[in-house]
Amino acid sequence: MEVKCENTRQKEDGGLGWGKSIPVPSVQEMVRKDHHTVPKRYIQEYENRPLIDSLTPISYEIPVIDFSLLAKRDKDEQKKLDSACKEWGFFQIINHGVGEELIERMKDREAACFDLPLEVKNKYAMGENDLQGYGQAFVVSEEQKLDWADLFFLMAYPPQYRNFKNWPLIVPSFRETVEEYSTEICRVSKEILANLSLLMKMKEDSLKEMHKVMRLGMRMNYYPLCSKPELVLGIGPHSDSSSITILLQDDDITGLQIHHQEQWVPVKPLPGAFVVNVGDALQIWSNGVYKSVEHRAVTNARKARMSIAMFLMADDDAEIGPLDTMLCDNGQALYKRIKYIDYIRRFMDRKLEGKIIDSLKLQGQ
Ligand SMILES: O=C(O)CCC(=O)C(=O)O
Ligand SMILES: [Fe+2]
Repeated sequence: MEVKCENTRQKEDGGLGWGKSIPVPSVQEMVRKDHHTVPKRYIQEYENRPLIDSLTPISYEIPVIDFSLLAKRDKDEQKKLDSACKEWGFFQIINHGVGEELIERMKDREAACFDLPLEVKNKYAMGENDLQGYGQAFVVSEEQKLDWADLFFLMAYPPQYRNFKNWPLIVPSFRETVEEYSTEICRVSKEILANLSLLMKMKEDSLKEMHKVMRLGMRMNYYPLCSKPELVLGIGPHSDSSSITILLQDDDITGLQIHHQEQWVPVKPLPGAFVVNVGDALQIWSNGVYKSVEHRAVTNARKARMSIAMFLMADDDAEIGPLDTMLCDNGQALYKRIKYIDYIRRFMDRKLEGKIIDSLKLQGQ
């Protein structure tokens, strides 16, 4: 049975100019009406299906970093950060100072956004040529496989970048909560950038210089339960186009998996912690030393899962290219240089799949 639940689009946009995505049905609505059927467009090709029941060795756990020690520039903790970015591209941070109450409030407001009736959510749908608002991203053809998820993408920081036209302001205190939350994520991000700059043998504020406005794109993900989780993906394998991403996930459901040593390793939530990952821009600046690792999200048959990804993005005109301090011993750069805005456009205008960063590798690498 085909259930029709199209996201209607707003006509005017005044958008980011990053690209667009073909409108698709709301999965949440589809599942609300019929939670047994998994339409063909969502069924992954055999080789991409998640093997839900195949156990990955439990010994694989991503590193945990104590943020309060990084804030004191603790050398041992910096070393842990360095190897986490080299070997995993992912780590969790604890003692980050973001209040538990604020985190719970943010999760609760996210849930309230997705709880709105479809016709209300559609008032905030992505514009025809824009990626801000309610809908789905990276859908470029009617044939491609779709993610088992709905999302809101909003520019959350700095304040002048907020385009309230696409914000579900009907949700009480949503705006205030995002304002508070994004200010905190900005603080945490600055501290991580400072530590990374030192590790990359630069001045503490060197990476910050590429982020004059500390732009944060916020993607709220909603993965409805799925009666056949072994056939679908909540979000397909991809790396992030950000400098770093700070992810908040549900405490009680494992969904995120990262590609590590040829396996998909689940990231077990650590209550109160954030998952941080290296994005493509940092991989390029570090000349490939820090890894922007592919990750994906799987679904389950019991419960919907939510997450909030905050993407720290370089300034549009920032140069993304290997930094002088990170060149190979023979002075070699492994990637071409590109302006960040050109990278983002290249990234957004395609199916989210694998690592677009590879297209910037210099010949012979
Ligand atoms: O929901 C997750 O765990 C992953 C989300 C993600 O990778 C993204 O939004 O880029
Ligand atoms: Fe991601």
